Amino acid sequence: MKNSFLGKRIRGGGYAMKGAWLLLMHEPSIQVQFVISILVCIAGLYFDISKTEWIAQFFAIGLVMTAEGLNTAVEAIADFVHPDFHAKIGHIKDVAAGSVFIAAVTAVIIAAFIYFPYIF
Ligand SMILES: Nc1ncnc2c1ncn2[C@@H]1O[C@H](COP(=O)(O)OP(=O)(O)OP(=O)(O)O)[C@@H](O)[C@H]1O
Repeated sequence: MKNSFLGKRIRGGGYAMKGAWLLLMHEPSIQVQFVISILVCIAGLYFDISKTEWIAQFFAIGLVMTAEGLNTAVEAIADFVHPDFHAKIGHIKDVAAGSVFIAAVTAVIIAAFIYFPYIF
């Protein structure tokens, strides 16, 4: 079982869950996004948003937290392979951070589409 196809998939899932837990426990940016996600979910309950709006909202939350998690991994790799200052490392980190920015702007646009009609 341990080295079977299923055993490896289950073990991989365990490592992935451990990674998500590590992000939540140790990454300030993920923690901030997690708190914002909870607040937005409270807003969703308060305004009683539709099923489609919940789907869009969870997609936006997942998108931002996924991008942030991958950005964290890229930063960790960059710091590991080249701890000193280097223009290339700066470029790599900037590009990775750029993906988080794109995800965050997308999430804000989705939130505006959902909540503007309820608020205004
Ligand atoms: N080794 C480096 N060489 C060149 N530029 C770097 C280097 N490390 C960081 N930078 C520059 O500083 C910016 C911030 O990098 P940093 O690793 O501090 O990320 P951060 O967004 O502050 O992440 P965190 O707060 O999670 O540590 C990078 O986007 C890059 O422009």
